[in-house]
Amino acid sequence: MMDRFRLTMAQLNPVVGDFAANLDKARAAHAAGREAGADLVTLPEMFLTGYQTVDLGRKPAFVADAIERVQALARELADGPALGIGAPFLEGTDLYNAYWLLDGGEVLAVIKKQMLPNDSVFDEKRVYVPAAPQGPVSLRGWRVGIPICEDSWHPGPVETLEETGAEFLFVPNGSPYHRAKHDRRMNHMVARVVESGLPLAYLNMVGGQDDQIFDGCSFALNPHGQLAALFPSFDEAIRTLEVERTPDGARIVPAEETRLPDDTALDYRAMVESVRDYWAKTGFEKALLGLSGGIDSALTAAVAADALGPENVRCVMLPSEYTSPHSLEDAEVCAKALGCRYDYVPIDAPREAVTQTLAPLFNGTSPGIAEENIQSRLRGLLLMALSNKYGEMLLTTGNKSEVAVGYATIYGDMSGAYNPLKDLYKTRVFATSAWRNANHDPAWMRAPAGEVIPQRIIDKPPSAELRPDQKDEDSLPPYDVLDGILEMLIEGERSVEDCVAAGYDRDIAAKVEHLLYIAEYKRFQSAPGTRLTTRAFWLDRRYPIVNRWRSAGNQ
Ligand SMILES: Nc1ncnc2c1ncn2[C@@H]1O[C@H](COP(=O)(O)OP(=O)(O)OC[C@H]2O[C@@H]([n+]3cccc(C(=O)O)c3)[C@H](O)[C@@H]2O)[C@@H](O)[C@H]1O
Ligand SMILES: Nc1ncnc2c1ncn2[C@@H]1O[C@H](COP(=O)(O)OP(=O)(O)OP(=O)(O)O)[C@@H](O)[C@H]1O
Ligand SMILES: NC(=O)CC[C@H](N)C(=O)O
Repeated sequence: MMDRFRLTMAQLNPVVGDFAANLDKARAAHAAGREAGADLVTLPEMFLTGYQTVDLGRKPAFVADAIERVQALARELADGPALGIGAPFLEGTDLYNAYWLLDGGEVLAVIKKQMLPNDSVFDEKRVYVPAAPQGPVSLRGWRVGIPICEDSWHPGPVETLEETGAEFLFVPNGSPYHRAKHDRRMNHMVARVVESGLPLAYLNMVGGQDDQIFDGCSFALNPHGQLAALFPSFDEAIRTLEVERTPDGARIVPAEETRLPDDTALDYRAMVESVRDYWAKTGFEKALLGLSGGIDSALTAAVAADALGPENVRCVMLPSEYTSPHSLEDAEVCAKALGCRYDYVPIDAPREAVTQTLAPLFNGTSPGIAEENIQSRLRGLLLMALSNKYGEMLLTTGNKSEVAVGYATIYGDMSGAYNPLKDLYKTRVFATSAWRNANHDPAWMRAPAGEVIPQRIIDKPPSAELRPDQKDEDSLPPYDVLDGILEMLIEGERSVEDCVAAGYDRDIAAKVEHLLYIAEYKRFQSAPGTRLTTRAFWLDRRYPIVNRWRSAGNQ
């Protein structure tokens, strides 16, 4: 019996529905594992199909195609290490989220997921059937316990594996990023190794899928919770771990550890990678955005230039009569510092044409929001014309504070394909911009280092510049107050009364709650964006559009 087991873990980036490309990555990982003398090469949860497939994963032809391909892969990989790959499994009409072990030209085992996550961004109970408890798999003289992702977040499945003789645990995951997620995973996994006394290797995927971004950060733990390996965040990596038998049981030989960046750095990277993958995986190379001289569009431009390369990002200033000279200067300096193309497209003439066209209908009314929003909608129209002409996908720029209270124009500045700032509160937009000016990693940032967001943009009071001397604070509470209340209402699901108890003004908190609820229709029609928190708009927080309930009582 061998006293050493070599486990190659492939932290890779699949594409949902691209079986051929995912299989090519699986073959390359298998070859790398063979080179490293591996006994088992592992890929993440549902790697063959990509993750999450949502309702696509329920389509019979999709399931049949995936199963045929994994069976063909088993026949193809007759030599070398065993291969573990996540793919669906069908038993009669019961569909499982499964992990296939292929060895010696055959399917050695199919492990089925028991605990189906059904909260936050997950709806797995809609798609899969939960499996019964299972024991470990015998592979190359070792007893390997394989709980699939959520299975390892609960004590039961690992307890069964330990009681039925597992020597170590390998956990394949599709675990999407949110702030502080690594600590959360670590807490669950440390609990499992302490309870079971077994070492554990945790493999996550990387890459963006719509709103979700998988951050990798795979790791290994020994029984008392000592870290034995930590893979990089967000980068693909294939590394081999050694498990050895000792008088005290199996242990993972300590291997390379990568330093984990701080929250601001991880959030920024999450936004960059989700833009990069959204573009690449939908077949686009180029992007454009309206660059106003304000901080939201400046940070969005930096994210896009880092993700796609500055040569692929067009920044367009579309001034109106209310655009200040410093906005014009700041936008140009920002675009130049990022190395992006800068276009100048005044909207006065089309605005005048629209005003004249509407004059007979608007006759006798006073100018207000309708007239102001025409500027925003003309910008959307002109930016989408450029998008159609040059195949550049439009970025939209609203931060989480604005998206929460509906401080944006529907079919205007809300036009766009993807919004990297959608889950980033305005107070964090300032901090993240300052962070980007002070930090640069050429390994994944394609725009230059240095002050790419002019300090004046960070320092000045935010303004939509839709009327003379407009400031965001004319309509909204100061952003530190607004964000504090929003975090309580959204992340904390607290009431106006709770906000008052925390020191906020009752009228302001009630107004913010009202704005949050009446803006649901805008969010329903808004672009997807990078998920950074556990309460991102769309899947984490699903509210009705028509809703008259207010926590402080209905008016
Ligand atoms: N429940 C509902 N379901 C479906 N649609 C609903 C609706 N309630 C209103 N609506 C529709 O929505 C319209 C009102 O929404 P909308 O047209 O967006 O207009 P509105 O929200 O009134 O105005 C946009 C606000 O965003 C601010 N802002 C901030 C930052 C940047 C920008 C910018 O544009 O650059 C704008 C701007 O100063 C203003 O306060 C109504 O006229 C109605 O058609
Ligand atoms: N003059 C402009 N030229 C180009 N785009 C504009 C202009 N004004 C507004 N926009 C677009 O509309 C978006 C919404 O404007 P908004 O004022 O909310 O954001 P911002 O100007 O980037 O930041 P801030 O709110 O801090 O001023 C901008 O991010 C930008 O994409
Ligand atoms: N794919 C899963 O089972 C993921 C659920 C798990 N709780 C996570 O987010 O890591």
